[in-house]
Amino acid sequence: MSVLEVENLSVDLGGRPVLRDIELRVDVGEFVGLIGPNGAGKTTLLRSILALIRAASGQVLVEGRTAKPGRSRLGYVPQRHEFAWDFPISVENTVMSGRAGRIGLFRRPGVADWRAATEAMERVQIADLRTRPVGELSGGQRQRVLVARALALQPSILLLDEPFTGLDMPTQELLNDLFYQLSCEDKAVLMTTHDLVLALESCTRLALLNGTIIADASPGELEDHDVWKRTFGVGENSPLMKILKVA
Ligand SMILES: Nc1ncnc2c1ncn2[C@@H]1O[C@H](COP(=O)(O)OP(=O)(O)OP(=O)(O)O)[C@@H](O)[C@H]1O
Repeated sequence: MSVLEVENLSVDLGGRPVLRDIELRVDVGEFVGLIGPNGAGKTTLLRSILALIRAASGQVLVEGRTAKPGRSRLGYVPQRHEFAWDFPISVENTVMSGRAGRIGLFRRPGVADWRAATEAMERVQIADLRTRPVGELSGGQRQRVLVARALALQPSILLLDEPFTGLDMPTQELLNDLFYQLSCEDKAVLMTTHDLVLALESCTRLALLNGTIIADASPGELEDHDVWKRTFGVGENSPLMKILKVA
């Protein structure tokens, strides 16, 4: 079943076309890597899926319905620098804020909300940090908080924007294993990353993006170097091609 359907989506920003005719479906059980160079439109696509950006044309369906900010079961992990870390709030309340759309305005979290938040913190191994102010955390701990905040919503699909940037190897492995496991648990994962080695190894499917989707297939099926060259605008001698030959 498709959790996410992006149909014929085009987006303009600042009067310029950024995305054109995007067609992308993500099914339950898939771990999809969204790959492309800087400025390709990866974040714009995630924000369009979240309905935070208005499309010029096309539509986004989540579980068969038009995506609505805060309403759809979309767990979003933004790039770490986009979050207001100096806001005086504890880890557990930050994680709980991921459920705000479900809890509703002016309501206090109930037992089920605290259970979901606690499970989310346990999955990324930050339960011991729950009372700490988020501003005191390291970069890797902050990344885990953002993942727990997205998981607290109990999403059907997780949207991850560069989740591995600046992380040490053990934290990368922990999160990468978790994302893979989530895709095996009736969820779907869509992740942007510049880590091609990791994406080639871990993702079940890769969508190559540069303004539009240039190729969309399993890593094993993306043997045609031309699609990679077109996506990244590089030649045969690029280090990127060496990674592909080894992989
Ligand atoms: N608010 C905005 N107004 C105008 N143009 C924008 C805006 N936000 C992004 N853009 C432009 O849209 C294009 C796509 O940006 P986006 O951040 O989606 O790329 P990206 O693939 O996520 O890049 P990176 O890998 O560097 O994070 C870029 O050319 C960027 O300058």
